[in-house]
Amino acid sequence: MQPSGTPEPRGPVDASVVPRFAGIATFARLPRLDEVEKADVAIVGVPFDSGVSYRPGARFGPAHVREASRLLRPYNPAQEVFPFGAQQVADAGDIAANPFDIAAAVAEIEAGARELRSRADRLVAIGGDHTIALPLLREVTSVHGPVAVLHFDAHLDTWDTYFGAPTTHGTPFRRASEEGLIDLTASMHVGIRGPLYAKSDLEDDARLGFAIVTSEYVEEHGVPSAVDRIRARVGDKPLYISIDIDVLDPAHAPGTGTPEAGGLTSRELLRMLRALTDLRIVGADVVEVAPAYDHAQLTAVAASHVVYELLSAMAPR
Ligand SMILES: N=C(N)NCCCC(=O)O
Ligand SMILES: [Zn+2]
Ligand SMILES: [Zn+2]
Repeated sequence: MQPSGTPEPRGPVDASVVPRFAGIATFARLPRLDEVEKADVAIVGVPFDSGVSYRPGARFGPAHVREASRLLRPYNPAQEVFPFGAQQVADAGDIAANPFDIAAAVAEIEAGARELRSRADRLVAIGGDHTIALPLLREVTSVHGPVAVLHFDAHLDTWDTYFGAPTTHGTPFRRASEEGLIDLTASMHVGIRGPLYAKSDLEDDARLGFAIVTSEYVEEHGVPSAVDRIRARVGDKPLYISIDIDVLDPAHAPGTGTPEAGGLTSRELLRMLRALTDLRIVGADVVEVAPAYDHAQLTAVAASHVVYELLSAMAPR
């Protein structure tokens, strides 16, 4: 229910009036942020990929996910909610981040997020490579203090440096932990798998504050058990959700820069997100969609549904 006097949220363009393939793509054909007075949630693109260690191209992720999001519909039966009706969601466009200077880009992303948050209570960012989680966490923790980080990924992303560089897509959560941005008792990776550099990577990771639900655990014990572990770990802490699309198996999400075999299905990931409805989500990102390696919008469709489930979980009821 909207408080009296508050206008009804402005929703997506009606696909029964204007065909969904017509018009310029905002996420889910939602209004732009400058078309609404204030938003409960703003979707923002962060087209930055200068932090990648392997295949580049996630800078084109935001536009690709928006394009694939045209088919989303207003009612989400899985969460029994109208994600664009229960709250005002708007598309804030993209943050301009310097592609030649990672430190400058990270500062621009944090400043951009801060400026947007004066017009929107919460942000859902579409990357971009995983580097962008660091400035987004800096911004969100400047308001909420240390947050529980629920991180869906094939990779730990708590490594130290690459070629001497401290700020890359493989290191955001080590930097965040060192800076005191994450709640060390409530943070968790989900979907981890594949080769590491050393056994000590896991010891470092635990020391930096993360528990782990591996991809194999999900297969062995099922989604409900994984969800129980997530909910027990996160509790009622302010929660930041960071979703690297490579948490999905390459069969479900080929369009990404560092694919690893043996991942989650999109069905498993969506089911997990649907179980997070009543948690205190303060912000989120969906990163690492790289369209050059995508086929038939597989990865972008998956990412658009992931964003849709996040928005549904954030909707008041
Ligand atoms: N954040 C992502 N997607 N990947 C990190 C991979 C780091 C590495 O090259 O070992
Ligand atoms: Zn990853
Ligand atoms: Zn990652």
